[in-house]
Amino acid sequence: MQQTAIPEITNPDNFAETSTALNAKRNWREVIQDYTELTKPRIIVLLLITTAGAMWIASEGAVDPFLMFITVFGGAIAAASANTINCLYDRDIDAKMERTSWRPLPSGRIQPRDALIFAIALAVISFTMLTVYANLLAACLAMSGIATYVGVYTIWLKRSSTQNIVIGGAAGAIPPLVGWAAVTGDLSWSAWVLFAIIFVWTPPHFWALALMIRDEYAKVGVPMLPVVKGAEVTANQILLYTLLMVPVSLLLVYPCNVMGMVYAVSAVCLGGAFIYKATQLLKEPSDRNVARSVFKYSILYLALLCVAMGVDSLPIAHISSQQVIALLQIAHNI
Ligand code: HEM
Ligand SMILES: CC(C)=CCC/C(C)=C/CC/C(C)=C/COP(=O)(O)OP(=O)(O)O
Repeated sequence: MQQTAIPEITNPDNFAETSTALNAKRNWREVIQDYTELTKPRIIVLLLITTAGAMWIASEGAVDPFLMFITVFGGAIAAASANTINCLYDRDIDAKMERTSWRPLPSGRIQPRDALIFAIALAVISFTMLTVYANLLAACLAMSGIATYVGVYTIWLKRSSTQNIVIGGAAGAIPPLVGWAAVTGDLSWSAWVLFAIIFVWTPPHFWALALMIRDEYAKVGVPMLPVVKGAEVTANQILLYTLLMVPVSLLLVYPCNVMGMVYAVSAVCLGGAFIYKATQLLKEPSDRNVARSVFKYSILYLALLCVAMGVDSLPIAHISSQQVIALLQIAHNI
């Protein structure tokens, strides 16, 4: 991305003048790029894969394409709103961390007031779209995602507790509930299992990243687990949550019985590789390269698990656990 040289900004609340002067020089493409960046688009992609995965399972592989489009798009807009408010609230610390200092708010390319209007507009559009074309439950769940991410994680826990991500992580687990509700109009046990998978996946995902950038978090006084308790405790916790994640992911096979053998084998293999990586990290908790590898794998894991859900939902690939048990009984009797 080509970046316009900007004057140094020391007070993140005094952006208006700088931002206006900058925007006068920026063309509309750069402005669109800045607003897109505010929404953390790369994270949204994986959130939407989990929404689509839930819709696929809820509809047993026969989802209405229009409903899929509306729900994924409405969910994306809700997540974009949540991420924008997070960027707005965190602009003071983002300005001080290398990784985040070039974001549109701390660098003064967007004014806080404009970001707030943008976030509110996104939330209103998302709620309206989901209510009109999906249902009220899906719309309310999307809004509860924004409220949890902003209220519980960003404002309440991020700067006050080492467990910020464990509790606040519930926000990131809401998108599959939105997808499920859009298809069925309610939330079954299977929907809550999808929620639980992402809930226990989030700490290993985020703490691996936090291990890589713990110095930055320490610099701005954010009490992430590796900053307060150290690398070894964090690596231990990552392994613990990863060990929990595998049986939780298998609840979709038994007792929920919505996934079959293709998914079961995939979940065991993908989870096994995750556990292996977490044990490698436990051997070298301070090695940032190992932490990076766990972080990257966490993203691949969740994406591939959703692909496995999609494949397993196809009638041609679905072999249920009951069918396997019946086959084993027949083989035993022969
Ligand atoms: C509240 C819980 C979560 C926290 C605190 C968290 C934190 C983070 C952070 C700090 C980054 C680095 C972002 C950057 O450098 O711009 C990141 C990256 C990422 N997160 Fe999470 N995350 C959470 C939940 C999730 C969830 C639920 C998903 C998807 C289901 C997700 C998907 C991703 C992806 C795909 C990336 C990589 C983005 C890239 O390519 O740079 N995260 N996460
Ligand atoms: C249904 C719905 C709308 C759900 C919302 C879910 C949502 C937006 C989750 C985002 C998770 C995330 C990117 C956390 C990073 O925050 P951070 O502040 O720790 O990251 P940073 O340090 O990069 O700013």
